[in-house]
Amino acid sequence: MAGQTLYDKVFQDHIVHKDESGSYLLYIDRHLVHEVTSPQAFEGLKNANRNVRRRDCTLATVDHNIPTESRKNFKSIETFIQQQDSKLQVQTLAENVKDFNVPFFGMTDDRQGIVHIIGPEQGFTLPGTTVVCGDSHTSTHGAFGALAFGIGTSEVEHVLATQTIIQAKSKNMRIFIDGDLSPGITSKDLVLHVIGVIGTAGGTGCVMEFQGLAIQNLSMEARMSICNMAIEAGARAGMIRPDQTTYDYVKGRPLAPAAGAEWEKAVAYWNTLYSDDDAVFDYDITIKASDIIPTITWGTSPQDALPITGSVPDPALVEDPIKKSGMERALKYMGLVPNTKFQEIPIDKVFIGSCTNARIEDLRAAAKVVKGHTKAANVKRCLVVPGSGLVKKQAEKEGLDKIFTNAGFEWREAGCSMCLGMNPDILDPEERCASTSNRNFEGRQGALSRTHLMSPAMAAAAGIKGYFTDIRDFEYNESAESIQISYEEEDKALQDAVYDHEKKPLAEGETESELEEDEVKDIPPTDHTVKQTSTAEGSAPVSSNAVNTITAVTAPLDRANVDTDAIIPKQFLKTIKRTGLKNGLFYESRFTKGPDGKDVATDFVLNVAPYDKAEILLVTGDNFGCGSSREHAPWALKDFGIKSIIAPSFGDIFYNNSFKNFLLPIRLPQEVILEKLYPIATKGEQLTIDLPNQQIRGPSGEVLVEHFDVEPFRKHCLVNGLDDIGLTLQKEEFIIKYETMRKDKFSFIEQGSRNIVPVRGAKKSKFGLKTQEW
Ligand SMILES: CC(C)[C@H](C(=O)O)[C@@H](O)C(=O)O
Ligand code: SF4
Repeated sequence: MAGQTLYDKVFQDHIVHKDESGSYLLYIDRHLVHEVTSPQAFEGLKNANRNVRRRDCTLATVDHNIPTESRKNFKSIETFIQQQDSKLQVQTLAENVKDFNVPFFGMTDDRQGIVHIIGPEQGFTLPGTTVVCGDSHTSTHGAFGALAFGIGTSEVEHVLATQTIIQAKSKNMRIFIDGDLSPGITSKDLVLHVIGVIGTAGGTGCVMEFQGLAIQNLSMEARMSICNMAIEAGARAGMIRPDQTTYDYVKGRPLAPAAGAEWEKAVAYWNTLYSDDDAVFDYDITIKASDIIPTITWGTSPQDALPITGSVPDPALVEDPIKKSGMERALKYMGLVPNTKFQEIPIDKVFIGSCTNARIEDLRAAAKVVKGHTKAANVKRCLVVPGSGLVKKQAEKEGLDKIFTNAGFEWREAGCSMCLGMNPDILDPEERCASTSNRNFEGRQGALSRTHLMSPAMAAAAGIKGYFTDIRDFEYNESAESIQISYEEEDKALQDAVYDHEKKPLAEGETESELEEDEVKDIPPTDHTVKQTSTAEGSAPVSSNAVNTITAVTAPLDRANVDTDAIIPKQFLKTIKRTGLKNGLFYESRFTKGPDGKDVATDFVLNVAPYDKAEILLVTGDNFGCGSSREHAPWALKDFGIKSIIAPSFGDIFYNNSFKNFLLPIRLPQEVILEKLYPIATKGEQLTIDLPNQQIRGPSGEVLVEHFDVEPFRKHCLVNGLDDIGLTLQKEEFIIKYETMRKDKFSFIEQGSRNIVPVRGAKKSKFGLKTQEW
């Protein structure tokens, strides 16, 4: 038997049950929760009278919606957050964690921060664990050798209720970086380069393992930036084998295994987590480290990445018509002229932040560049947004905040901020931003905003120079004092932080292990039949949603890499319901602003008869639904009336989310789409999708597609309109069996978020902020 990959091993160790159909039930060790993708999940639990199965495996925080201005005068969410819909989402999470007693870092807790920063920071993220979150950048945690991936809201509900997830096995892909990085080249350059080479659909259907000397030599924080962006390469997850660097980072974190026997046991297990020499990878890609130089993006997809020494590409040199028109569209949007040298392009704003690059090392790298300089006159604003309250504290201890503010940069509070601008931090239309975030999609940082992705040092240099700059040519201000870097202090701060928060007192006579037992008892007893709830907002899917045969007008969409930000832009994510998203569907394409500021419909295909009544969407380009995990994308499509989407390929999370919402995604080769289906769609005629027979027929009943693939379990759920939480709870005996084994074999991860307990009554923390009030 061939050896196993790192992914195979971690996957294997989490199997609770395998169905005859080949789908797996995997145990989830760590569940991170944020305010955008959880309201409907908690509502679903409430409607179905279900509980959170493992509060100790769950950790919640607020990050996307919160303003990043100083919280010195913070009194309440009510008065602090001005945007009503943002406020509602943040308040809803605060209420839900209270109702379900879930560990939570709220706005007055100095441990609050971007969900992918706080997990590792607290030692909640551990090697060999399964980590999920209703957020695509959960891939970040794979840097620890965890199997970490983004999920949609229905799956958030599933994990909360069952602590498991239904999964098919992904393929294995290796990205081997040959050699070491040249001086001054960062992990951000590396990952942008990789995405530039393999494309945003390159990793679709795969778990991607990064290997090679360059990876081994990187710090944990740099590794996190790489795995963070594995999702931008389309991968289900990114992974790096754990090693001494990993252990050194994890050891002593508040939620890491305790020093001594448990730590030793953990390390002994973690040392087994690597790809065997004879492991078989389905795809194997080698990239020469010496080819990687400072890299930036020029277009509206992370794959539009090129060396800073280059120029804006010229569509005239591209032959493939779909690629050519995509490039023309991107350049028009970005306001760029082909062949302009990158280093001659001026910028308007700088954003240093996001779950890719807002850790302490990122801020140190940016501060090193900024030190002793002043923001260029043509640059309007430079925002520096630490990834967490603790990163902020640490940076302040090192004086980094002063370096930034002395240079005219703004020093903010922790959050996602301008990475996607769900809070007030956005670009104005047509402003150009040097950004350390991970997505440069149209409208991502504000309507008509223009985002260029790059490393923290490069973004900082652009802020100083006013133009994109090759960091290798940048003149550091050597005369300025060197930056104080104190790793020991950082570790100390992180360790102390947890003790600032009171432990929940045990009831009289209650012991820790009794608490655990209670959690098992919390599971609803035996009524595991599929709940026939109404289709009311927020309720679990019901059998009236069953999909069989769809005969309908089919709207053709000639685009590739349609990201979920384009399907449903961020302003529509602030809802706490699953319904009412119809008008947000393809909003930026379907509407433009009239002179009175009102929406005016464009000639986008779904606005034009007969396609305004289409129930099938036929996409000619690759990679539909890539990017974010927002389940709002299938919700909006369903709300519009779309029941099935046919495309050459789909983003993994979107594909999954669609099934959960009884929206049927069908993968077909591009030539079949173009030759057989497209001519019918463009005539406005009807196609018939026959799910039971897995066939597609034309208007006169002629068979156009003899067979399309759909996994048996998914088909079963669709045809019967089944709620898979109910189905999973029928397997509870297997979950309990797994948990019993886990307690023993993996005792070192049992602590979970147990040390983080809700604080009743506010108390001053040593950082001068109040801890969360309940
Ligand atoms: C809001 C959330 C669903 C989304 C994601 O999944 O990535 C966000 O974090 C993003 O970066 O677009
Ligand atoms: S990508 Fe941006 S918006 Fe998404 S979690 Fe990371 S920082 Fe937040």
